[in-house]
Amino acid sequence: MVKICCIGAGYVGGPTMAIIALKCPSIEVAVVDISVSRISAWNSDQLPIYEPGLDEVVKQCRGKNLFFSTDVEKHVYEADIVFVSVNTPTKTRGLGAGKAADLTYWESAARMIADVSKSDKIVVEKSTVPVKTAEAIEKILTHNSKGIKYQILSNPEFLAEGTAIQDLLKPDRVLIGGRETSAGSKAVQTLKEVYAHWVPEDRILTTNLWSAELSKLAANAFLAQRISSVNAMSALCEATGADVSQVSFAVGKDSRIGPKFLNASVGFGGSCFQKDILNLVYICECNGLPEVAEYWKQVIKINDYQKSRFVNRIVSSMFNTVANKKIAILGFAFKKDTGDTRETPAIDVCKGLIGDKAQLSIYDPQVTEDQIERDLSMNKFDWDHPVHLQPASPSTTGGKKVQVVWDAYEAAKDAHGICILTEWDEFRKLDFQKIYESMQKPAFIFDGRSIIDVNKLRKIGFIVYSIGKPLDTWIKDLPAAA
Ligand SMILES: NC(=O)C1=CN([C@@H]2O[C@H](COP(=O)(O)OP(=O)(O)OC[C@H]3O[C@@H](n4cnc5c(N)ncnc54)[C@H](O)[C@@H]3O)[C@@H](O)[C@H]2O)C=CC1
Ligand SMILES: O=C(O)[C@H]1O[C@H](OP(=O)(O)OP(=O)(O)OC[C@H]2O[C@@H](n3ccc(=O)[nH]c3=O)[C@H](O)[C@@H]2O)[C@H](O)[C@@H](O)[C@@H]1O
Repeated sequence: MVKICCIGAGYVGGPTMAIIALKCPSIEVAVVDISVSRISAWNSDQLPIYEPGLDEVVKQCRGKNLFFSTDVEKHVYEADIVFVSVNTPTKTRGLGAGKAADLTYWESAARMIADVSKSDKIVVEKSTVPVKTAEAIEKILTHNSKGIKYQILSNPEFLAEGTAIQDLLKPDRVLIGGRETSAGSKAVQTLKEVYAHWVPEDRILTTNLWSAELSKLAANAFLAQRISSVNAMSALCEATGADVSQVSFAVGKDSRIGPKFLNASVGFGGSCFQKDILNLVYICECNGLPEVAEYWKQVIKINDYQKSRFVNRIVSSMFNTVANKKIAILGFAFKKDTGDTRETPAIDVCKGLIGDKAQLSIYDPQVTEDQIERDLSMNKFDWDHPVHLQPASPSTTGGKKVQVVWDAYEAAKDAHGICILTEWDEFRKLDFQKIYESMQKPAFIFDGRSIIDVNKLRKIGFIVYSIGKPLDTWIKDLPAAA
């Protein structure tokens, strides 16, 4: 029986391996992690991540050919194929701080593989890494090889959170990069056969190592660039009376552009877009390409601008101060159908409002109070962030200014304004008449996700701001602050 071990039981390692186990009953899959609490959760009824459809898949395979364990070394030792799916965050100190990928976790995984292996192995980069990482890994492994042969493959993951299971079951493509040698091609073929259990052959692309590594960074950069492009348009729409949803629809009808990923928003979040673009920027700079670096930096700058613009709209609409005003925050996760808050725009928006002394009442169906408090008190690294988006001092964050509640109506009760920061389906179905009646007047609503019916809410009596939509007369006459 072929044995696979995946180092890193996170958002990628867990779901990806669960699907391999589901689709390949003849393969034994072990997912290992240094985090005891994460592994215990994977072995319990309360999985460590919320992802629609994941529970069923894990329940079906766990204990049969899918195992979660903290015995990292044992499973690596036994495996034929070792996936490495550890985190690769942005470096916060030292050379390249604020941009370069921090490969500490990757390197320690590679050194551990070298230490414990007694048989030849295929080592697969699943984490998103800088181009040429495979070369560094190869060096670590071969310098400690004790005669063991390793083949390094790059097999980046393209799943999106919230739709991970569907993305894994029906991927647009699976990308496998390897060395262009006979041993390299053999390793590529071995991994291809794993995916071929359920992915049509024409969707399994094979390239050289560097193309696979760079394609992942490029794909995320292109996706994020679309959002920054439409968000830049949203500012112009507000200035001119155009409606950004109509503009996106019309633009997306061009088959060369396509309709997906053109929703204007308060900004993109998630653990990867910003981190991967910063990494790309750093690689460009290191390769003597400052103009290319500058081009990609703009994607992040517009994203920061969009969050900052949103905060300014709120403060300026509410008589230029939100001090001691209750503001309901609906949604804290970086997108719907996930409890993940990494780099969520909600952090920057909440910090901006707290910086202006607002009282926040936050509701998200999947994010815990602990997580929200941690996020709002953590010092995020501040790459080129506008001053007011930088972390507020610890005295202005913390418990007193923030209340976390378990109901949208409770959050909105007695509030002066509501901000919608995540597009949870349940927010579309709220009884806004009831909410309006429970709020202070004038009652404001700021929609950062374009999910509300602007005209209907204006009829109820709300003063409405929805990103990229024609402005309420109340707001139109105010100076555009951003
Ligand atoms: N989150 C996402 O949707 C996607 C993430 N990626 C990439 O996949 C990689 C992993 O991302 P996530 O799963 O979100 O990260 P994560 O933080 O959820 O999971 C990583 C796990 O690796 C474990 N780990 C770190 N060092 C270890 C070691 N030496 N031995 C054993 N376990 C170790 C950590 O304890 C953690 O549980 C990153 O490079 C990310 O850029 C790629 C596509 C999608
Ligand atoms: O490398 C990764 O981590 C992954 O990053 C993204 O996936 P993810 O971040 O999970 O979610 P997305 O659906 O891409 O959304 C990212 C952010 O962009 C925002 N977004 C998305 C689409 C859109 O039209 N407008 C918009 O503001 C979302 O609300 C969210 O905050 C990519 O879509 C995946 O292909 C990739 O594998």
